[in-house]
Amino acid sequence: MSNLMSIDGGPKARVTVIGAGSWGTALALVLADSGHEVTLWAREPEVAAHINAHHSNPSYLKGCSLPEHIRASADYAEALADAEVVLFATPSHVLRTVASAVKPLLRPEQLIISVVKGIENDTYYTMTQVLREVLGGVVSEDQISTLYGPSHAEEVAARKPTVVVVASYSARTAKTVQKLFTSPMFRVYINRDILGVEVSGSIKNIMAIAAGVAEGAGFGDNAIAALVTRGLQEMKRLGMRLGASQDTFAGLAGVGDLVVTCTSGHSRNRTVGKRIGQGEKLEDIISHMNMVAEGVKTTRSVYGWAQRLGVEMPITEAVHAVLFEGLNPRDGVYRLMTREQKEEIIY
Ligand SMILES: NC(=O)c1ccc[n+]([C@@H]2O[C@H](COP(=O)([O-])OP(=O)(O)OC[C@H]3O[C@@H](n4cnc5c(N)ncnc54)[C@H](O)[C@@H]3O)[C@@H](O)[C@H]2O)c1
Ligand SMILES: O=P(O)(O)OC[C@H](O)CO
Repeated sequence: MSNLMSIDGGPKARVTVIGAGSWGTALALVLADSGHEVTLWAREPEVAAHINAHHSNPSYLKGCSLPEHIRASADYAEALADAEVVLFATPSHVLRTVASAVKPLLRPEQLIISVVKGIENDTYYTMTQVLREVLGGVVSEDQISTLYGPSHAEEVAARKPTVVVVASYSARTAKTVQKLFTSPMFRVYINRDILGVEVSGSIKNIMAIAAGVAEGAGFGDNAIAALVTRGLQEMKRLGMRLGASQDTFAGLAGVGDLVVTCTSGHSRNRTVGKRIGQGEKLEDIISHMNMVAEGVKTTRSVYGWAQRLGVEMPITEAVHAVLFEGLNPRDGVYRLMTREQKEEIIY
């Protein structure tokens, strides 16, 4: 277990954020505002150089000034040299590769935090499960936690009130991470159900694509409300089949993140869906985006996972058909509307 005296006994910790995208940068700002020493690892050397010279990251977080004591580096060894806490903020499909690359530089006493939302293709692992597997032998699972919830980077960076959850394999680690992040504009609850937090906070991106498609296709608020509500049932059905707690789906990583992602203009997943609903092709949208819309890859994972487990996930199936099987978005909605008649709650 960590002996993070700088967190437990004093105001400052040394945190390295791996990934200087919009979320990694916004969280670096939250931590730096609280006086922690933050180093941002950026994949692109020019992004690191810009952060050091201009204290901003316009490639990923436009219009935001960063505290001057945030340092950036494109070199893993330099970025991780003194870290007590290592926070992964990469896209989900590269987390395994990035974690493998930094593993030789990690130490057993470091705390590891994932803020990555997604389910790995083929393994159907959550992101802390990926970290547990890759970092095993160096870092114990008790050192690993995840921070999820309704939290668009743009609002966090503007220091607008945001409330999230931390979940960990260890109650003590969760408490330490809660303390690390808590500030007047960033409130952190603890949730003991790490699987439920990661499953719900990842599947909501599929529902956000669906909500975007509905909007882009010209449907109204009734359709969005229906997708949010039935999407929540779907998230719950898969999550509870896997052993997650029902209450988690009513919490911040569940309905909280589902609502914000399905309705916010900041959401990349909703935006991808909206453009598809307006007739654009997925490949054209993705090839011109420098930011990640996790729901696209997570749709593949969750579709396969649900099939394997025999869990009914009609919205996920419809999104999969629209994204990858060439189904017209309007036909996708028609398919959902004309399913066999059902009871709302299956007991
Ligand atoms: N942006 C948000 O508001 C937000 C909020 C909560 C959670 N998240 C989650 O955080 C994670 C990161 O999202 P983001 O918004 O910061 O992404 P982003 O699209 O803004 O940035 C992606 C980052 O990953 C890096 N990257 C891309 N390919 C890489 C590779 N092969 N190896 C290493 N790094 C690579 C990019 O250089 C960039 O720094 C995602 O899982 C996302 O769902 C994002
Ligand atoms: O912009 P999105 O769609 O990736 O959503 C970002 C966050 O997950 C919202 O909580």
